[in-house]
Amino acid sequence: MGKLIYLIGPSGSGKDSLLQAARATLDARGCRIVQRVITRSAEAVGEDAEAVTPEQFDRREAEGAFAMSWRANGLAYGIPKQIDDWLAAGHDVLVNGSRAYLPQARQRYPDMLAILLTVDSQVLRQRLLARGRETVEEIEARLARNAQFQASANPEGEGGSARLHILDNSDHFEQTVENLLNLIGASRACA
Ligand SMILES: Nc1ncnc2c1ncn2[C@@H]1O[C@H](COP(=O)(O)OP(=O)(O)O)[C@@H](O)[C@H]1O
Ligand SMILES: O=P(O)(O)OC[C@H]1O[C@H](OP(=O)(O)OP(=O)(O)O)[C@H](O)[C@@H]1O
Repeated sequence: MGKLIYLIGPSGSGKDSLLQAARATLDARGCRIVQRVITRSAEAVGEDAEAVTPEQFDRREAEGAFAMSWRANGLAYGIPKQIDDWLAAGHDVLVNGSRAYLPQARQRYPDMLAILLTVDSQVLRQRLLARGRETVEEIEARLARNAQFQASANPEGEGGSARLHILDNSDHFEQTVENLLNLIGASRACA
């Protein structure tokens, strides 16, 4: 069995950029990155996800097409079932996950490597504004969601944080890419 690597962090922390930057190296190591299914308009800048309507999403979910799925930020996100075939074939699989869904993900994939990408909150605001994908109201809602996560207890309970690897992306992007690859290498995933 391969290992699931579950990358989480606030919207705008750089998850998608990191996955894109690390993709070729990871691919060469046999580690797969799955394309998400999202009810976001196909024209939206950024992540290369499959865009579907809410009705299409619900139908696929009901048909069991997703290994994991959640709703946040007014959107629905699905991780295709294909990842289970990849894991069974021995590939490690990196997914762009959700903090709120972490307990369910951990339950389904107990051996997974969970990585939390963090960014200084002022920097996060600037990056979301610069990305320009959401309205100012939507950006404020994402920042409020992040503040809530920071204020609340660790979702995995006492001692849970020991199993969550922190990766900071407040500064140089290339350094974060290197740190991510080192973290994954150290866990012997994608070796
Ligand atoms: N280390 C960094 N320095 C400067 N800009 C960054 C850095 N990391 C990511 N960005 C930029 O921040 C924005 C948000 O990144 P993105 O990958 O879309 O985040 P997420 O997928 O977590 O929502 C993008 O415009 C991206 O180019
Ligand atoms: O529970 P949370 O950790 O807040 O995560 C909720 C969702 O938001 C993030 O998506 P993304 O970064 O693509 O957000 P965006 O849709 O605002 O870009 C993350 O990948 C989850 O799909």
